[in-house]
Amino acid sequence: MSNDILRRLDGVLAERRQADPADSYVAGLHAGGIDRILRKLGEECTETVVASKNGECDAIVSETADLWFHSLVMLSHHGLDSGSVLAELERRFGLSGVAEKAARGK
Ligand SMILES: N=c1c2ncn([C@@H]3O[C@H](COP(=O)(O)OP(=O)(O)OP(=O)(O)O)[C@@H](O)[C@H]3O)c2ncn1[C@@H]1O[C@H](COP(=O)(O)O)[C@@H](O)[C@H]1O
Repeated sequence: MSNDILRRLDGVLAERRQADPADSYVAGLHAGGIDRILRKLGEECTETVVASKNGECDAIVSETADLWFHSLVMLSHHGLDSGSVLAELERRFGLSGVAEKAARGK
């Protein structure tokens, strides 16, 4: 996924917070509050795990897209967007997970 589609989605998701739930799936999620958003996020996580366990490549891609999408909705609920997460990944880039863990004394 390119950063461009993430940025475009961020913009749409921010707009949809004020939209009518009758016209917008995202607005419907926000209308249900954080509990509804987190329930969907958990479902999509489980569905991604099942797809991976089954080794179904089309389903893995589709479910991972659902998982990423609902993660973006969750970020939007908190007034965040993909930019913060991408910046964190950028900050971590090249930093070995083993070295990072050792630096925390583990
Ligand atoms: N990328 C997505 C996207 N990915 C998945 N989904 C929806 O996420 C839901 C996934 O839930 P499930 O797979 O469990 O399917 P379901 O059984 O129909 O879901 P529920 O009835 O349980 O909610 C489906 O309703 C999908 O349509 C998405 N809905 C919207 N977007 C993007 O968000 C934008 C705004 O959407 P609206 O708010 O609907 O205008 C769209 O233009 C798209 O760019």
